[in-house]
Amino acid sequence: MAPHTEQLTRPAVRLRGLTRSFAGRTVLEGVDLDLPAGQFTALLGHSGSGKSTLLRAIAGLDHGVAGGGQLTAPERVSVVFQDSRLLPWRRVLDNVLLGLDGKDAGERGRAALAEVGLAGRERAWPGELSGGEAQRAALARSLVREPELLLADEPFGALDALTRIRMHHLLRELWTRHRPSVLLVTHDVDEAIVLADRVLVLDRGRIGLDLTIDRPHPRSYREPLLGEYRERLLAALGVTEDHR
Ligand SMILES: Nc1ncnc2c1ncn2[C@@H]1O[C@H](COP(=O)(O)OP(=O)(O)OP(=O)(O)O)[C@@H](O)[C@H]1O
Repeated sequence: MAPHTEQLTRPAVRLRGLTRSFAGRTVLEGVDLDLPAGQFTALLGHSGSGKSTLLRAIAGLDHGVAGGGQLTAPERVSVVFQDSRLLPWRRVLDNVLLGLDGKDAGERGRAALAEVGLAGRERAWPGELSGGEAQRAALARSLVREPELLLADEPFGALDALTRIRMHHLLRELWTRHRPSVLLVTHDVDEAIVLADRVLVLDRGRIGLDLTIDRPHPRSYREPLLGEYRERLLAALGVTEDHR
């Protein structure tokens, strides 16, 4: 489906004044964030900067933030994590269908598995899948729920470099076809630039940089024009020549 302009201007997520502390230490300090419907956004930040905390708050998984800000988010939200979180005692298709009902659920599950390249693996056990295949299954489990918002917390962080590149293509392809709003947490600057149309940098409890990546897709890591975005993001992350 082609994106409609009005779809892009209506925020899917609206967050105001989110503050989160753990044991007296403030991790997020009054974060404001709008994610337009259908936008692919990446969230970068150093380890411990609060990326997962922010994602969990948007997902409604953090009960400790109650009263700490205002959040509007869509009804159908799917989350993918670094590990697939497949239940080992259920076959792949049964994992994808977990909690779904309706007489066409099985068919939708199979279609989602085919879409991520796992046709024929429906009856496999999670333990029989490679790391990349398990993450494909996790994406299928998210997709089948037709999320308006897909939250992904370093979904490719545990994969080898070649698998990661293939997964990048897959995620972008799925996004193009289904157009959920995406918030992708990553600490990989290149992953953020190649995949996202907007990159946020979380720094000292706030969104320190909000950068639009105005380049056509598919993007390649080798594209020289992406270098200027990389420089700006590395500078926002405080990575200087001495660190490289
Ligand atoms: N449930 C919790 N209890 C106590 N401290 C927590 C909890 N969750 C997060 N923190 C702390 O909040 C800070 C931010 O953690 P968070 O996991 O959000 O960072 P992150 O940017 O996602 O890091 P990484 O890139 O390493 O995953 C860390 O210092 C962490 O120890």
